[in-house]
Amino acid sequence: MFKKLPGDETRRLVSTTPDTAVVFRPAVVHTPAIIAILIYVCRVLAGLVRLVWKHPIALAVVVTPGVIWYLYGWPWVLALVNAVVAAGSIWTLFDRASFRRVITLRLLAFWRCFWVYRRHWQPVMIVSGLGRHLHGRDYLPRLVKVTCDDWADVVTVKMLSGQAVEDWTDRTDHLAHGFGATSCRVTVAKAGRLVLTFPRNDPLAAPLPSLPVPASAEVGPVEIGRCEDGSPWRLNVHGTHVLVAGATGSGKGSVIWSTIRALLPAVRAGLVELWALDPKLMELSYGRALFGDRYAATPEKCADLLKEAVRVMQERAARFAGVRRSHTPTAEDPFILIIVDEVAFLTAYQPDRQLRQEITAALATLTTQGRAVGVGVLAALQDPRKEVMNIRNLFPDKIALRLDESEQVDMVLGEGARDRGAHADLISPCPDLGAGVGYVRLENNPDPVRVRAAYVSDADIRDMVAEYAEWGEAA
Ligand SMILES: Nc1ncnc2c1ncn2[C@@H]1O[C@H](COP(=O)(O)OP(=O)(O)OP(=O)(O)O)[C@@H](O)[C@H]1O
Repeated sequence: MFKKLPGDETRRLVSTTPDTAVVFRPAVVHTPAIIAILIYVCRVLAGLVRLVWKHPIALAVVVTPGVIWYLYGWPWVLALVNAVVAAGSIWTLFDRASFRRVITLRLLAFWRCFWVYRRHWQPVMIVSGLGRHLHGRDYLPRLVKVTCDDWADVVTVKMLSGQAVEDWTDRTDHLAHGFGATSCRVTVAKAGRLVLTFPRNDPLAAPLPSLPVPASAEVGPVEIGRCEDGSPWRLNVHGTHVLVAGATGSGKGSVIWSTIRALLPAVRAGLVELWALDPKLMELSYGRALFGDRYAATPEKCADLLKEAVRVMQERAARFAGVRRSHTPTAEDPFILIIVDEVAFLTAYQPDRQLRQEITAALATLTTQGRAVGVGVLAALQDPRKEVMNIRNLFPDKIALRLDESEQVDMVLGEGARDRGAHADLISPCPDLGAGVGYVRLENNPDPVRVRAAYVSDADIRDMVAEYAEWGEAA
């Protein structure tokens, strides 16, 4: 009777006498050789059709020389190869970028699809738990296509039916290391399809020197560093509020100073005012001449400056009511950027309870009502816990630099940010490798973007003061 049971049925066997061994021999059905051969031939034919359908150009590149050789002899093949190389060289000479886009990156994608992804697909999927090996068959997510851009491989995947996006975001480490990349980012392309991004090289690996001060007055998004795809990192401070969180030495200063640097021409043009709150008396004091009398270091003066900002904000709100709904910086109503270094000194560590409450209330008022009337807050802090900064959710844009714990990433960037690839807790503590590196999640984009702020050195700040401060170095 046991001989007739198929594989899984053995699990249901119960032996009432434990010392009695149950001997099980699965039924073996012999497939006739002709059927096995037919199945293999069908598979090979289907594979060939798929190959022609999916890679016609690559196939043509391989097959055409063979056919020419066969029909006309090898000198013609040599002539063809020479002609192709000459055409490619001329193309590169005249338009390197389009040659790279149309030829180099496509060949690279073809090669990496074959050599990296297809070759390792089955073991990586099975070991990471994203695929299953059941009853002798592999059930794997489908590798749909691989494309390459200048810095990363972009792999489109069809998930197995019943899989959730979290199944993939939980395994980004397995995927990254399985395919020889340092990280993996998961985004949803459409229902059932994901796009995995594997960086090939890291444009943020080396520190970036300070960027040149813009030639013209800019109040819109200002360039303060570089994104991981090599494009400029533009931070918007007008019309929003920005919170920068990072452990000590993570490079918060470089975000603040790069922003100040990019706004200097607009400050000179009278379109922007920089107000600085520097309770640590360290970061901003170095360039305090840039802030004129809008600089405060003691908690009392910080509270006064914030109250003054609230007053200006309310006065503008009363004037703008019913006339305009958004702010355009002008000499009469410049954009006011309130920069707060280590905001927790004022909202949590301040022993005077009354002062602490006044400051928190002023910051909450500014962050809830300020952006429409041209008052923005750029605040930095080390510890993002709610007890330390209970108004952190009032900042629409957040930047997470190196953080001490993985839980802090979602505290700063919002639920699910770490799962989506914002590994701010894994950023190197070595300043050359990790200072100024972080992740941003902007109001209109749920996917975190890895960025690095340019480093504004003390000498740069001195130069900025000498050139842009109203009172120059004398202040
Ligand atoms: N963008 C950057 N690129 C390279 N190195 C940087 C960058 N920013 C900062 N550093 C280096 O890291 C050190 C610490 O930076 P910084 O003082 O800005 O950190 P922080 O986050 O403000 O720290 P703290 O909270 O203790 O003030 C700097 O002295 C500098 O050497």
